[in-house]
Amino acid sequence: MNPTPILCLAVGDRGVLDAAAAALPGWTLCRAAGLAEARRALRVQPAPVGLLLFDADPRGEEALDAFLREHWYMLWIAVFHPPALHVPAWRALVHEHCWDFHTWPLDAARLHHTIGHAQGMAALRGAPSGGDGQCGSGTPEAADGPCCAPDAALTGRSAAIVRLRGQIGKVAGASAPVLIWGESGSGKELVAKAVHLHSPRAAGPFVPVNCGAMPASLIQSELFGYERGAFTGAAREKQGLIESAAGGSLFLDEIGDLPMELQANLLRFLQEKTICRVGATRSVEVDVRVIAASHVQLQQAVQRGAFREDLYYRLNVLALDVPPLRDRRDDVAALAGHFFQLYGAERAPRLRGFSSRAMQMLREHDWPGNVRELINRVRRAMVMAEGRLISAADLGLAEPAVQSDGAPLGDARSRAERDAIDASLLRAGRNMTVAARELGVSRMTLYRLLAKHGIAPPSRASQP
Ligand SMILES: Nc1ncnc2c1ncn2[C@@H]1O[C@H](COP(=O)(O)OP(=O)(O)OP(=O)(O)O)[C@@H](O)[C@H]1O
Repeated sequence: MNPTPILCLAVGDRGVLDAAAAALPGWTLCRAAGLAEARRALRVQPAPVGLLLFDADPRGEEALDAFLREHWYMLWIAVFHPPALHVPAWRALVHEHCWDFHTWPLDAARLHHTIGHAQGMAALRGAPSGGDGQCGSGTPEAADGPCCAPDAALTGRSAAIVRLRGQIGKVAGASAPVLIWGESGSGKELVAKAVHLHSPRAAGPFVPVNCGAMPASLIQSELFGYERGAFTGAAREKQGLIESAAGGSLFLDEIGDLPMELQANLLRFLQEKTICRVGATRSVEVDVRVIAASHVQLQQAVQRGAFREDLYYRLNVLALDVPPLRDRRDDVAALAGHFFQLYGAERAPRLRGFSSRAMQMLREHDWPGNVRELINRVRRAMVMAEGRLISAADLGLAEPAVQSDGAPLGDARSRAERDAIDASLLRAGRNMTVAARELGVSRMTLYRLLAKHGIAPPSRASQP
């Protein structure tokens, strides 16, 4: 018995399932009478290859088209009654989504051969053959199959990620604060979520707070809440973010940006497990685990006097380092495949994966913007690509053409400036604050430079 399951989906009357089973002894068949059953079956047991078994009068091509778009990573073999192949809608659907087709009555030997061939192809391109919850076994040319792991699953099998997963498992069980360090876009928030989801608090809330993005004047009342009448405009009492994380975890991102006076309040909370709302006379007990993250080494901030040493030691009980992407290049192919699948709905319809050259460039790139930069490049390429495979140029990673046009130095400078701005905005996910910081200019200057080069400023929606 071949253990890799084949999904058999009856399109119309379910009687076709028995006919297929009779023709395919020796294969593990997973039967689904209709799309809802097929979706359920694939969630439990992914399959690399599927049979679309059409009855004599198939209907519902739009729903089937949507289903096949969702499950584009599978290789589909259609089995038709010949007249259906004269219906333009079905012809188009088979042409768009199917790897091969057969007609009723089944030629068992031929179908057996086709399925074997399809499974071989699926194995080559790394489509899922079982629910091990891992992504990233694909070959360079193809995208990986779907990730069946929970929300905060870290894609990757490099030694660095395997080590990190082990550390997450250990710190999750403890109750002490966690301090996560890593470059911008490397996955600190994802790691924080993973700690929460593996902890006994998983059923409680996970409340993220970006200390760097919140105006200093608001942080106190946002974190600790306030009583009615505490200040002008406080018409009603308001629970703070710490209280709203009760029973769960509070994720303090960019903790290094927390103003000094609030560092003292946070320290008190960590020591006493109580908070006092702004304007309140009594403090209340709150059961929250703090997970903090920073892209700057806090120890240096302590030495500069910008971060309280006592708070640093309180937070730095369980430390996790998220390695930059350039130090785990083995993960790049798996991550690219994962995002290709995750954002599958945005892709051009005929797109099937990455060219070998594109994969090579992905592996060689230095990733200053880390995983976030990879996501941005893959998403952009998925929209812009015109062929069946994403090219290095679609990813914005083709080698720059040698400048032999004898352009004056001023033009060359201007072109270089524009390229640097474009690249930085791309890495920063069009976040002006992050891009300006990376380029070493103020936000105002960056806006001026955008105008100078005729680059459209990012929409407000993409700003924090
Ligand atoms: N190993 C991974 N597997 C899958 N997705 C990942 C992985 N690492 C990061 N990501 C994704 O990359 C994006 C950036 O990650 P995240 O926001 O966790 O980074 P960060 O270090 O917190 O960034 P910042 O410092 O800018 O706050 C997110 O969409 C996240 O889901």
